[in-house]
Amino acid sequence: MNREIKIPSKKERHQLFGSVVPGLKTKPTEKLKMADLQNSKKDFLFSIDAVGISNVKHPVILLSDLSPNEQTTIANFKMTSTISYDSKGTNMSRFTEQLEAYRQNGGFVLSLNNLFDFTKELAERLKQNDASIEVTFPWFYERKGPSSALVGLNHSEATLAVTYEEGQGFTTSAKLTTAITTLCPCSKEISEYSAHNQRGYVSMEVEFTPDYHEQIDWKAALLHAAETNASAMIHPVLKRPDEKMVTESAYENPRFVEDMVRLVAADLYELDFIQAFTVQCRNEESIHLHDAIASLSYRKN
Ligand SMILES: Nc1nc2c(ncn2[C@@H]2O[C@H](COP(=O)(O)OP(=O)(O)OP(=O)(O)O)[C@@H](O)[C@H]2O)c(=O)[nH]1
Repeated sequence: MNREIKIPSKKERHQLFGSVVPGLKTKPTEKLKMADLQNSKKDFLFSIDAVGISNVKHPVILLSDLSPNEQTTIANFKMTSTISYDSKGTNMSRFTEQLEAYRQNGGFVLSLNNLFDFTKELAERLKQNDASIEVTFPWFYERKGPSSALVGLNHSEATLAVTYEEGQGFTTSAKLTTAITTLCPCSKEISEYSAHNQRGYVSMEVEFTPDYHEQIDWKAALLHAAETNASAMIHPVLKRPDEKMVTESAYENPRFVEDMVRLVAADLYELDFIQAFTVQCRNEESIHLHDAIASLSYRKN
């Protein structure tokens, strides 16, 4: 049986747990009279390549060629700028202030043009010559069972990164990591029956050509490159006829990690809006505790 308790008032409870009466306060409470340490100017020895905030979760609006064509997703923001050797610190509050300005102006639409505007305005707000932003988010899209056509939602992890430098303009990169099935060609070759297969993760990091425009959905193009080269695609809803097709597709299209990165690279090579790319594949091996990995990078002339 529980002990009967006489709960003291909230103030008494706080005192019981260590709260004390505020002491004499002598420091200014008005912003203009407060010390502004971060804006001190002195020789602080080194310039800093990147200072700012990371792991900022924020809702964003995402447009997509695949259904749903518009979605709200939760992005993870990293925002930085350089600071010179003669500045003590950055103005941390201005990063989230800038994010809030976009939220209040109809929501943060995660387009490249919007990121360009955001990054340039961020540099201006920070009174720096440059700013960088990296946004990582799950992108959701419908996927149909190959026979039943039953629909469910899949997702891949996407990242967009933009750097603005006064006088230089913008540099951009994008990354997509998507899950696939791979079936081991060696296992298929040597075994009387079956072959081990596993969930693999294909990551594609790309640099766009200068004339890239967002009429082409880069996410959908990269997803296509990864999935159409896999042993089989991953599906949220599968009935028996679907499962039979997916299983047989994997057996008909065996892939090593090396095969995956080379085949995906060939697709990215053919995409005119991509200037350079790195492809990685990581197979979570079902017959080992370790993963099998491969990666390659290529820059087009
Ligand atoms: N530069 C810097 N600031 C930090 C850090 N950690 C916390 N902060 C705090 O971030 C707070 C807000 O920074 P600021 O944006 O410079 O605040 P402010 O000077 O009132 O804002 P402005 O009016 O925009 O100049 C400061 O009170 C800092 O103490 C840090 O590692 N570096």
